[in-house]
Amino acid sequence: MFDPKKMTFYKRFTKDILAGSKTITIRDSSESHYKADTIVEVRELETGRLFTHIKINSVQPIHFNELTERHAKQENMSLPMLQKVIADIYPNIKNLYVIDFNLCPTAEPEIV
Ligand SMILES: CC(=O)Nc1ccn([C@@H]2O[C@H](CO)[C@@H](O)[C@H]2O)c(=O)n1
Repeated sequence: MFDPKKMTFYKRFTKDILAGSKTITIRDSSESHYKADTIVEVRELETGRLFTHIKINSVQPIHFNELTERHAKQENMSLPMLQKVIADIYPNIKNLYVIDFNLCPTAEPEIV
């Protein structure tokens, strides 16, 4: 079941997220129910490893055809690359959500 305090990413994005070069993610409606100003635990999908926390800044609906270079930049990719990644993960889904986040390292259990 969807848990608004948890999110997973494919392992191949871990490095960009921790470097702060990936600051949005684009999800379908089933994963759109995150709330601004909440802190979310972030794990790798393949390994289950908890690798950071993020703070949700905003969740905004977007149509696949409205994706721009600006979104791609926030994903640390080119626009054609982003379109391909999304088409692979969400084939035939056009109504999506941009989830904007900040790294929130102070929430790490090692530090707190
Ligand atoms: C693991 C899981 O449950 N789902 C997803 C869904 C999406 N994404 C990434 O968000 C961006 C836009 O979709 C791209 O960078 C995607 O690769 C992800 O890492 N994991």
